[in-house]
Amino acid sequence: MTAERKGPMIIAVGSGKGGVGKSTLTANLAIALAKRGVKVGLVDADIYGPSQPVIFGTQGAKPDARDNKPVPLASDFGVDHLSMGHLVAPGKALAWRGPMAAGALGQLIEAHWSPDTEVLLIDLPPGTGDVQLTMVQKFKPAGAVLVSTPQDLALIDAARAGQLFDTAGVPVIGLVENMSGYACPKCGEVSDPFGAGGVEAAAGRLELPFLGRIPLSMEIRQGSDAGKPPAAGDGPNAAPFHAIAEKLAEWISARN
Ligand SMILES: Nc1ncnc2c1ncn2[C@@H]1O[C@H](COP(=O)(O)OP(=O)(O)OP(=O)(O)O)[C@@H](O)[C@H]1O
Repeated sequence: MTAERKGPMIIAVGSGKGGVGKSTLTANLAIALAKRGVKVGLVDADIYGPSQPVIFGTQGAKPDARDNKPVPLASDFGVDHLSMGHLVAPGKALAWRGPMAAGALGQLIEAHWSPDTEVLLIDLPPGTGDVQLTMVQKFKPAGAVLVSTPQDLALIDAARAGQLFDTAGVPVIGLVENMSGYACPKCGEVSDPFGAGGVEAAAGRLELPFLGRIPLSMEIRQGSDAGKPPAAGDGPNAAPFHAIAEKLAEWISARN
C-alpha cells in the first residue's frame, strides 16, 4: 500500500553552452533507444529555444489535454514527446522568469506519459540556470549525459554543468563529443574545425566515462531540419548515435 508508483527513469541531457547539439543528440538517442526496444519518452525542456518539434516534424501539432495535463504526441519514430514549442506560441516563453519556466517544465514531465514508458529523456536548456536547478532538485534524474563540442571554451562550460549534477547527487553517465571531425563531401578529406579529442581528454581528467563522438555532418543538420533524424535511418550518420545509445542502454539496464 505504501509503495510508490514507479515512474519512468529520468535521464537528463545537458550542456554548458548553447548550440553544441544537445537537442540533436537527445532526439537521436531517444530514437536509437526505441529501436532497441526501450519504451522512451522525450521532454523538450529547452523552454527558451525548443527545437524538438522541428526535429520530430511535429511543428504546429497541438497536444490534447486530460485533467489539465497534456497528452504527449506520438511520432513516426516510436518516441512520444512533448515540447514547450507545442504549448505556447514561438518566442512567448522568452519573457518568462525562472519560476514560471520551471513550473512549465514540471507540467511537461508530469504529463500523461503512457504507463509503460521506461525512460524519459530530458533535453535541458543550455547552461546552469533556474530551470536546470529545479529539474535536478525536484525531479532527481537517475543520471545525466553531457554533450560538448571539442573547443576549450565549450569544455569549461560543460565541466560547470557537470558540477551542477554532482552537487545535486545526480551521476553523470558520461560525456559525448559532438561536431567532431568533418569529412569534406567533395574530396573526402577529414578536418577538425573545432579540434578533436578534447571531450575524451576532458572526460579522462574529470574521471567520467566517454560515451562517443558524433561527426560534424551536413546530413545530420539537414535531417534535423527536415524532421528526418539520422538515427531513424541506417545511413552512415546513424551509427555513432546507435553506438552511444548502446552504452546508455547498458547503463540503464545496470540500474534496473
Ligand atoms: N553533428 C552535427 N553535424 C552537423 N550539424 C549539427 C550537428 N549537431 C548539431 N548540428 C546542428 O547544429 C545546430 C544546433 O544543434 P542543436 O539545436 O541540437 O544544439 P543545442 O545544443 O540543443 O542548441 P540550443 O542551445 O539551441 O538548445 C542545429 O542546426 C543542428 O542541426
